[in-house]
Order: sequence, then C-alpha cells, then structure tokens
Amino acid sequence: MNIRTKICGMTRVEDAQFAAQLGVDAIGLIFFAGSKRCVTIGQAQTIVRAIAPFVTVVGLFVNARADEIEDVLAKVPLDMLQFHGDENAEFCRQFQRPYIKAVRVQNRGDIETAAAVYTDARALLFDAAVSGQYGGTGQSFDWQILPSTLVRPWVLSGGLKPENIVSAIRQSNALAIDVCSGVEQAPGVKDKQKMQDLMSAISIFSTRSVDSGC
Ligand SMILES: O=C(O)c1ccccc1N[C@@H]1O[C@H](COP(=O)(O)O)[C@@H](O)[C@H]1O
Repeated sequence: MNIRTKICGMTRVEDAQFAAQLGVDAIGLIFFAGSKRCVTIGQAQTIVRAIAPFVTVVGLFVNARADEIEDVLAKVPLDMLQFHGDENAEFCRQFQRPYIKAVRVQNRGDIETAAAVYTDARALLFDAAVSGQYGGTGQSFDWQILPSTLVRPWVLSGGLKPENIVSAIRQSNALAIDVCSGVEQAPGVKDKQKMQDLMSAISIFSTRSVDSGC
C-alpha cells in the first residue's frame, strides 16, 4: 500500500519543489481570498512552471463564481479542482476537470449524503467541521466515524501532521491524505523538516520495492 499524498496551500516555489522531491503525489494551490494561503494567478503560474511533470496540481476554491474559476483555468494548467465550500454537484462538474469535494464531517450521515450526491467526484475529502471556517484549520475529527467501506474514493484531511499521521491512517484506513497547516512554519510557508517528517512517517506503509534484481 502506498499512501497518496497531497500537500496543500503552496505559496512558494521552493516549498512546492521540495515537496515534489520528497515524492508527494499532488500539491494544492488555494484561490480563495479568505485564506492566508491564497495565491495570485501569477504566483500559481510560477509554481506550476517550476515543478516536475507528473505531480498533480490541484486548484482549491471556496464558493467561487464559475467565471472566476474559468478565468483561473484559462491561465493556470490545473489538473484537478478541489471544492471546499458549499458548491453543489452540478456546479462542481461543469469545468471538464476531475474534482474533489470537501465534506466537513460532523457525523456519519454527512459522509453518506455526500457519497450519494457527488456521484461523479474523483474523490470526497473528509475534513473537520469548524464553525465559521471552511478549512485549513489544523483541527482533526473523530477518524473512527469513517465507515469501514465506502463506495467512493476518499481523502483524509484535517489537522494531519507528522506526529499523528500514522495513527490517523491506521484508525481510518485512508489510502490518500491531504495536509496543509500541519507542515507549516507560518500560514503559507511550509517547513521542510515537517514535510520530510511527514513523508518519512508514511513510508512505513509503503510497499514500493527498490530491489534491483531481475
Ligand atoms: O488552507 C486553507 O487556508 C484553506 C482555506 C479554506 C478552505 C480549505 C483550506 N485548506 C484545506 O483544508 C484542509 C485541512 O487543512 P489542515 O491540514 O487542517 O490545515 C486541507 O484539505 C486543505 O487543503
């Protein structure tokens, strides 16, 4: 089992490049003015140009207008969209891009409802529910609330950090994680050591072999 990993809220080229070198599967760029990690189109273009191909670039939006998202898509080559607000399925599916829908989890019903509604989402992303905030809170939720089987691919998120990631994966059986504030030294400024510690911690789940034998 290899844990698919996204590190979100990149604002600096050096952080995105370092994450890519560590082997993350995806980086997230936040286009939401309410976030301390919000990037301009110019910043996003610079980051995307600087990272290696085959690292998925995810654009995160919160209740943006469709024309705002189209404008970003016309200028920044995003591979995937992440909707972290109150967007409905019809809205999410209009952009001809795979999308992730964030669900702020309070109870198991939230998960079941989202799975029934966002039927074409590439994945659901389960985050903590914090009153008045959409995400990036550093808060986790009760991982044991997650059902043992779920028909849709899903991503574990919310308050994940090097210190709790192994326990989070063990308790939730997550195959994919999204980490933002837990690997920062300040909002939008990633911490190299924390990113390294995170990737090192999840490497215990890796089944990738470096055996060069034929
Ligand atoms: O990070 C933000 O500023 C943010 C703002 C608004 C919506 C989502 C945001 N980030 C996403 O929130 C989750 C959890 O973040 P954290 O690890 O608890 O800090 C994650 O998916 C981020 O992509």
